[in-house]
Amino acid sequence: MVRLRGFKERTIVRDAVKALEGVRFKRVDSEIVEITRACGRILAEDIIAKYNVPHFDRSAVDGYAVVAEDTFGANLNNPVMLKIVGEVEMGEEPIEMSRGTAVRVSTGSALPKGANAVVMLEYTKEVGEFVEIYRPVVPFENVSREGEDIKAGEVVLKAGEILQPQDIGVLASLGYAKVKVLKKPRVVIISTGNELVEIGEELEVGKVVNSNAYMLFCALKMYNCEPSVYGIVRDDFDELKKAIIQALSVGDCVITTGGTSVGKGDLVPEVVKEIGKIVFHGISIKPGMPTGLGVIDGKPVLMLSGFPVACLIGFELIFPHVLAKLTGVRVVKRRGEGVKAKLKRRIPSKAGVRTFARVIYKDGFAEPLMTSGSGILTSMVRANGIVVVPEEKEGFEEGEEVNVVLVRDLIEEVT
Ligand SMILES: Nc1nc2c(c(=O)[nH]1)N[C@H]1C(S)=C(S)[C@@H](COP(=O)(O)OP(=O)(O)OC[C@H]3O[C@@H](n4cnc5c(N)ncnc54)[C@H](O)[C@@H]3O)O[C@H]1N2
Ligand code: MOO
Repeated sequence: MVRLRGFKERTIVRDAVKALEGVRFKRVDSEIVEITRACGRILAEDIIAKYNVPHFDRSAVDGYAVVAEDTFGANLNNPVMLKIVGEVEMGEEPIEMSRGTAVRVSTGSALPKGANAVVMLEYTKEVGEFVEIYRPVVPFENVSREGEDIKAGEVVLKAGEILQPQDIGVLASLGYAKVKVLKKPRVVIISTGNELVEIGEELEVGKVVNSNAYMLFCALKMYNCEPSVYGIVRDDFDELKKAIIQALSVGDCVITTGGTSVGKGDLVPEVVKEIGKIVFHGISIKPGMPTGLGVIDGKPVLMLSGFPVACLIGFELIFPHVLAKLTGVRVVKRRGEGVKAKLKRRIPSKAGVRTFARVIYKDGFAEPLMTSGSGILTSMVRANGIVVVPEEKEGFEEGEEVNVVLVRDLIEEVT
């Protein structure tokens, strides 16, 4: 069959993406927002710790603050007796103590001046004004030391990171109420077609409800964009041109649906060609063949098919690349996804306890972080994944293949 009209050439996906990557788009600006609005947003500044976290030595357990040297040699038969000289309540300033004494402390309370370790409650017994210690501790055992989590001056988060809940926690603990992030890309959705009606309007034969706009609105929200619905535009060259120009004046990107094929009403690519440049139009995919991309004044215009399935498939295929160019950040893998990795070191764990080991995943390898306390939030910022050791296993060996669940999006810088 001779093909007289229509798509002469269709670009294969790889070439379409390559063509897209060769185009320069205007990047979105940054803005300062409250940290409660920053989750999932792209950080636009390096975050430097203004002070140590914790900013004082504190007890990591409930028990008795002691001078570690006093407890040496203590055991069940030969407990060490220490005089209780007071208590540090949570949030209180620490008291002072000397050798031969002990002070009651809780998890998180400040370590008394003069103490250098804490004995867990389980290894002690109060006898009148004294406490019997049944187990020795080494200096700084059960103590979270000042600056153990974050040291003043340290770069804790780098510009370009996609902010995760743990990052927001770290920002708060460092005293940041606001943070500089990239603006959400504003994307204007234009629905084209003489047959379209809005939700609630009368559905005569031949008419179709404009469902694409609402579908794309939802999809754009999921990509952390700021979508807006322009509305329905008739298949008229001048009206389409006016709509696209107006949408571009408020948006960082425009998405059109319908009118991308070769029929007489399919005018969208013609309009884009007149006021800008076509990057590609017609991809070797099914559904979604008539998907196209144009650029007008440095802003992308994504042309999607009117058929809802073709529309969504074209969107999911091309929009992430457009977004990466608009923000300078490409998401390679999303938080919550699993990746296979070889362990760089063994992960120890206790049988019967499901253990969540924090790891740094890179290029097929997972490096477990050497960290103890569940109070060390930066361990969830330095790590990008978690390896779950099930109850029935006692750790994983070095070199073993494990599943890493990502706790942050894996990203790549885009030029
Ligand atoms: N002769 C040819 N005809 C067609 C070709 C071709 O190569 N040669 N390609 C076909 C393919 S593949 C597709 S996909 C469609 C693409 O059509 P358009 O993108 O031009 O879309 P429309 O014709 O405007 O609409 C198609 C269909 O979708 C409905 N629609 C449109 N907008 C919406 C909306 N906002 N919400 C819900 N539904 C919508 C519209 O009513 C039509 O039924 O072309 C083939 N034809
Ligand atoms: O290929 Mo169309 O792209 O049939 O939906």
